Amino acid sequence: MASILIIDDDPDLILQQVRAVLKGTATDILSAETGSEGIHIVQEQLPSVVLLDLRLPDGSGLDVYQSIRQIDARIPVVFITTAKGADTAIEAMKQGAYDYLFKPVELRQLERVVHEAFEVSRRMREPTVVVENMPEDAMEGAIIGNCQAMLDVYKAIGRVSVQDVPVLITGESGTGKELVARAIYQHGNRANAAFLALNCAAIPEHLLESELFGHEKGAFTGADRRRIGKFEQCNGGTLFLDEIGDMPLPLQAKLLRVMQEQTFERVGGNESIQTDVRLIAATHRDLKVWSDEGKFRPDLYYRLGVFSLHLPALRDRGDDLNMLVQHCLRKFSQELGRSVQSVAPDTLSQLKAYSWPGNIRELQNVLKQALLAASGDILLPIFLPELTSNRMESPSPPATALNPELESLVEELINSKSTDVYATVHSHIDRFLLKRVLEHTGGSQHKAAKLLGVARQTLRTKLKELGIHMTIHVENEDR
Ligand SMILES: Nc1ncnc2c1ncn2[C@@H]1O[C@H](COP(=O)(O)OP(=O)(O)OP(=O)(O)O)[C@@H](O)[C@H]1O
Repeated sequence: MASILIIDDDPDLILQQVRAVLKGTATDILSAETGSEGIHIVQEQLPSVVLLDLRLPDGSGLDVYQSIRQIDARIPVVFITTAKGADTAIEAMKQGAYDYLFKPVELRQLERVVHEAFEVSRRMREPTVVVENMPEDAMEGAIIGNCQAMLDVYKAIGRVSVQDVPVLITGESGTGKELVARAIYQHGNRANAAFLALNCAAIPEHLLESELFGHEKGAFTGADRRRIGKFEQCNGGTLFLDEIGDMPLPLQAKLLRVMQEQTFERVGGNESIQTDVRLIAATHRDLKVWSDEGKFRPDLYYRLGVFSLHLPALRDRGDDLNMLVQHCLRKFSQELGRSVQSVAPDTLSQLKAYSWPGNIRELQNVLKQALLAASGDILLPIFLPELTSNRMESPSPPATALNPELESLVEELINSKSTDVYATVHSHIDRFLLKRVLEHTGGSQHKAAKLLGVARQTLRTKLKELGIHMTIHVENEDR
């Protein structure tokens, strides 16, 4: 079971907040009031995430952090500190800590950081397992499939994981690129160090630079303290850059330099920082075409593509579809408390006839919807949602992802008997919408507010509420 450890000499308030944030999830909440007690619990129970107060009665949180790293460098550690302790928390991030929060901890910030940290922890720990024949149980992290193209993928994973070279994973959206990136990480020489992921398409250019390389205090208006980027934080580990094809050209140049020289400067800084990060990149785009069209640097393409691995579309995987359907049904039946045991032949024929533009992610969504509609223990065709070809025409992954995602979120909340469905769903939509609009306006809050038809102050408040942490940079761009 996932677990979180809070190390704080006065844990009552933060414990209460963490309980609120994790309500309805199956998570063990542990606490320790001293550093040594905390280290002991880490040793015994290896929690998924640690929240660590910087000031502890028996020493500094930074020392405790170092001990945690020695036990397991993969545990995401979030520091909790006063504004005065910010410099130390930033120092800890240079050494690989996951994030920091200021006291008094704001609930929404805590929610965002804790959920992200659990996701980071899951990616590193949940083992990816290649499954060529149908397993008995619904395994998490299973890579299902035994068509020839997938057998070639498994061979490639085996060959490349221990070589410590960059890897480029290509394939349509939802074909399992992240799953394969995790498999490469877990079977590689850096499996005991961090694995961090960043989606280059989800973040506007100026924010992306800071996310990757960090920035110095005063680098721009609003940059009131130094920020440590992923390349520095992930030193010694593996960085997964998803949707690399969407990285803006100026940043591609900076990325190429890190790959060639393993050095970079934080935004607004002169200090040359050395880093040793293994890069795994993924894209659903054809980078060869993009580099011919001048949208992607050919030199970066060649550098990244030294070892590339292509994931076939689901429609090209033949009978793997049957196995995937069985696997998903078992998994979701358990999760959703359904008793569907088998699939009617007509249902399978309909699933086979469909072209699956959203690949395995789409298959998962369709089967979840079908299970929710199902009664009895056979999945009949009438339970399937409409499988129409216009699903194929959806242009960008985030837009197609929203509807099924939203539907399953609502279903999950209803099933978990949540008491704040309205607020949760609305903040989910707001987060998607604001990020998307800001991306469109290049980070300008002024233009975004205009487009959204809301006052700028309303937008600022909303961004703050949602803990969209790029706010500071966004404001800067907006002047
Ligand atoms: N071969 C497989 N067997 C079982 N599950 C799979 C397989 N491939 C992908 N999945 C599941 O499908 C979902 C989508 O996979 P993943 O996020 O890795 O795709 P992706 O190619 O990175 O998508 P995107 O390009 O949209 O980011 C995940 O839940 C993943 O676990």
